[in-house]
Amino acid sequence: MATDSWAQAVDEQEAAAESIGSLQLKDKPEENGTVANAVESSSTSAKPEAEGEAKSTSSTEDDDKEDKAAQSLLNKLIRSNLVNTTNQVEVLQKDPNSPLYSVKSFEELRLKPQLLQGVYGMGFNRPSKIQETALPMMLAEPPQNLIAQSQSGTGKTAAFVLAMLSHVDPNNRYPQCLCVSPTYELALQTGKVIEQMGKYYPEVKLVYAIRGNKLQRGMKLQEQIVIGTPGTMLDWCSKFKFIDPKKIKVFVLDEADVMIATQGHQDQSIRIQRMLPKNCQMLLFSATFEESVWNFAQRIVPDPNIIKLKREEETLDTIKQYYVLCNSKEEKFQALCNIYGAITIAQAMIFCHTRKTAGWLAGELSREGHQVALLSGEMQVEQRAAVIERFRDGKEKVLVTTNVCARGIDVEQVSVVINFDLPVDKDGNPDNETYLHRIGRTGRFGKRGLAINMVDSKMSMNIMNRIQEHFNKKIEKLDTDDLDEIEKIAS
Ligand SMILES: Nc1ncnc2c1ncn2[C@@H]1O[C@H](COP(=O)(O)OP(=O)(O)OP(=O)(O)O)[C@@H](O)[C@H]1O
Repeated sequence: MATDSWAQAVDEQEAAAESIGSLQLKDKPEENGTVANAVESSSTSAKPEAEGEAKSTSSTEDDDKEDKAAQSLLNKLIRSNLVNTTNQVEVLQKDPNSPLYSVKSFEELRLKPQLLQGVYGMGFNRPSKIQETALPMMLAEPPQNLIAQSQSGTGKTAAFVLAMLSHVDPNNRYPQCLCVSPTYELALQTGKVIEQMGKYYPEVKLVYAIRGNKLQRGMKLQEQIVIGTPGTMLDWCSKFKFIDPKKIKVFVLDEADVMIATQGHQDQSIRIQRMLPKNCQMLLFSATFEESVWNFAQRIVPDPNIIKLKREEETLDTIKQYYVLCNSKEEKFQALCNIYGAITIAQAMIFCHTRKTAGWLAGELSREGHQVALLSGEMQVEQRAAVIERFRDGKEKVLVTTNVCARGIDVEQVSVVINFDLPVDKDGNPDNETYLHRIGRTGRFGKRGLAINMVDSKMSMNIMNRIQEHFNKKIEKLDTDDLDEIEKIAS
């Protein structure tokens, strides 16, 4: 990026924060003649205030505020394929004596031919780890309830979409499956999967229960699948009666951990669930499983089967860690330049504590002639996804970022990670988990890596020492004025 355009780019990104709360229906999946999307055309220019919308404009101060819905959407937008894990699934059956089925191929599931075609059309050759067990359970007769937890990207969405499409009767022109998602954008992403997988099953129709999609009073929906956010879904079931909840066969609650982070969503979801018939299949999915999610899950899903897939552990074993002593941010920048002068760095990620520092550093690096990408929390999710994709494609060689953006993002080819500021939590204590996540690698990309920590005060030295103690892995001192010494770290 040219130096001149930097200030402009940063300004644009800051300005983007202003509009972050407003949504546009431009992302609405186009009607493709297969699975219809029944968002009214009159709503295309509307900016619905989707409940649980990802970002609040007032959060700009708190740069690193975790925003689960935005993070989850970002992950979906940038994901190019399935996350493979070597861990085994843990299964807890409602009836421990009943046989546990697991499939190694989609054929074994005896899917409708149109759906099998849809699955293969998406490029899936065989079920993912979680799908191997979850699919037979979800497709069993009589229907089984399921609570499933596995990290993002392991194939949960594809699994429940296949279950919904398998269970609907296209001859019945009324809603039979409800799927609730925490935000409008996440609902649209799931809708896209339904469209893709249902490509050869055009009789099945889909409608979005999202604010801004205003239907005529008194109308009854004819689409078999309704996907939306909890508030609108509840209104459509109770207040407006567009949906007859008694006819629902499958109820899916997606991203339960994100859902409970939003005020009101839990209650709304429970109220929807109470309107459904006893024999309705209840399915709940979550990427994480803390106590609060579990409590919620149990209220939504009676007599559940439970499937859990542990996250792949990250490790520092293959990482060489160094620290550099400096006195100011200018010195840190100089140290960085020295490192760049001494070793060839294909691609690096640099983490800063605030977006102000990130913006400043990106500008300085750019002035030095580096191709820099800047990622910071106030950017819209779509903008962030675009930046990450460009970086992944190697269009920029340095990615400067604040914490919030980098969580859950794997950029496999990055060999050097620089902590321009060490990660701390809001109380100023070392944030070990973030440190591990920034520089650690999972077994999947066991490549060797290099991590350099910039230390500029007694406090940051203390943080570094505590991180070192926590992981019980030595962080070596690096003198960045000594070119020979820097060269050695690359060997
Ligand atoms: N059996 C499969 N074979 C190959 N690719 C798959 C398979 N199942 C899913 N995928 C792909 O893997 C990616 C992740 O799948 P999916 O979105 O279903 O995961 P998820 O666990 O729901 O994650 P998230 O909650 O982040 O969406 C998607 O790109 C999807 O198309």
